[in-house]
Amino acid sequence: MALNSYDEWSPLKEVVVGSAANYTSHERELSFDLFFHDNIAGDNSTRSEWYYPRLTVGGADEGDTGRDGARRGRVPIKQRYVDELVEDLEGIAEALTGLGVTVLRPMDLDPATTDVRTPAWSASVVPPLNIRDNTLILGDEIIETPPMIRSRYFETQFLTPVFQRYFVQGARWTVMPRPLMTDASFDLDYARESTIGGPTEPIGAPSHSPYDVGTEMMFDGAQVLRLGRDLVVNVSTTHHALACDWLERHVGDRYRIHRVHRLSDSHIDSMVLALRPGTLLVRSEAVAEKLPAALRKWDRIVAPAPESDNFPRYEDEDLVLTSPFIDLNVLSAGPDTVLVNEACPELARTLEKHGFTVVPVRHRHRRLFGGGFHCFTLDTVREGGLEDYLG
Ligand SMILES: N[C@@H](Cc1ccc(O)cc1)C(=O)O
Ligand SMILES: NC(=[NH2+])NCCC[C@H](N)C(=O)O
Repeated sequence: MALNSYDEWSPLKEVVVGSAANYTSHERELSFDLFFHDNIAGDNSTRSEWYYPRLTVGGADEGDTGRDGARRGRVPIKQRYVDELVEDLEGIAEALTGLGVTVLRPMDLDPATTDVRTPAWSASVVPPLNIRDNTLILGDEIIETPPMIRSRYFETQFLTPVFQRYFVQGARWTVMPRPLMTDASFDLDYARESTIGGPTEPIGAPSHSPYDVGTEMMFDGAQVLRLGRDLVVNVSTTHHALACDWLERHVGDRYRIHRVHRLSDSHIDSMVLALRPGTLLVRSEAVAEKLPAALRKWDRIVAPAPESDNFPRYEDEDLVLTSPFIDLNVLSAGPDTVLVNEACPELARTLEKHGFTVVPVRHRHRRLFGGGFHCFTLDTVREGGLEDYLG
């Protein structure tokens, strides 16, 4: 089928489901620490100290601490969690197939590949799991976005067979400018403004590189909420602002872009999701204040507050990457059908009360691997078109 994905809810025909094969570790280095640093976690009702276990015990086994006292090096991930994640991903793919959706997969990470390397740096590689992040599908166009984490620099290459196929069938295929991504490329002030903690405080001191060019464009597809011809784009840093300028120049004649200022640190999809025209799923009522006026008129379903016992218990050395709100990161298979984590019966009941059919799917380690069903998928073919839902 030809690439056609303009919104988050219309009947889903084809989807890519991420791969976790050969996930072994996270590398603690400047770009990783900055990305997972949490400044904004919603309003007072959703901010909480129990988000992330404090890093009393560091998991890093190499390099240990940098000169700034920040942890450095590879934090191993237990094989059991990776195996369970691979199993859950199969379950997600099967659930989607069962709904009549064609499921595509990226290439797996080859275990012999250990690092990514550019002229300026190298970092350990991670598999193409949260594939929502590094690609933005806008209608008939694939846009590979400029990564914020070094380990993920070439992640979209695992999707090349998928993208090539859509290209042959007529899709546009664009790669946004790639950052040199030295330490000097990052806006460190953002992380130093404030923090509610997060898995990675404190942020390291930057090193000098012959490739320093100053602040660069960095941005993830997951910062965009797609509503037909309207795009809501979360902009929190100078990196995002540059990328949004690029997006406006590139697609501004086809789409209306609404910038929202610091709705979240980066990704928008654990703050607000569009479930059907006229209905949003939000983390809290306060989200509405930041939304464009036309979208504030839509109904809002506030996700029930997560309880800590929804999650597996982890050890101090297991790095927890997401907030407990990650389960509101659902995937719509259609305007009335939603994939919901089976660990969240309260969310399922809330959605059912609003007339949705809920498909419960198992996904245990979303907090360790940074994503729910929306993050792990890339919806490439849906029925909807370039429509005006806000008019
Ligand atoms: N603070 C970020 C951290 C994060 C981003 C992406 C992830 O996959 C996981 C965590 C969030 O709110 O978006
Ligand atoms: N597309 C994604 N990877 N989204 C993940 C967002 C997770 C968000 N930081 C949270 O903790 O809730």
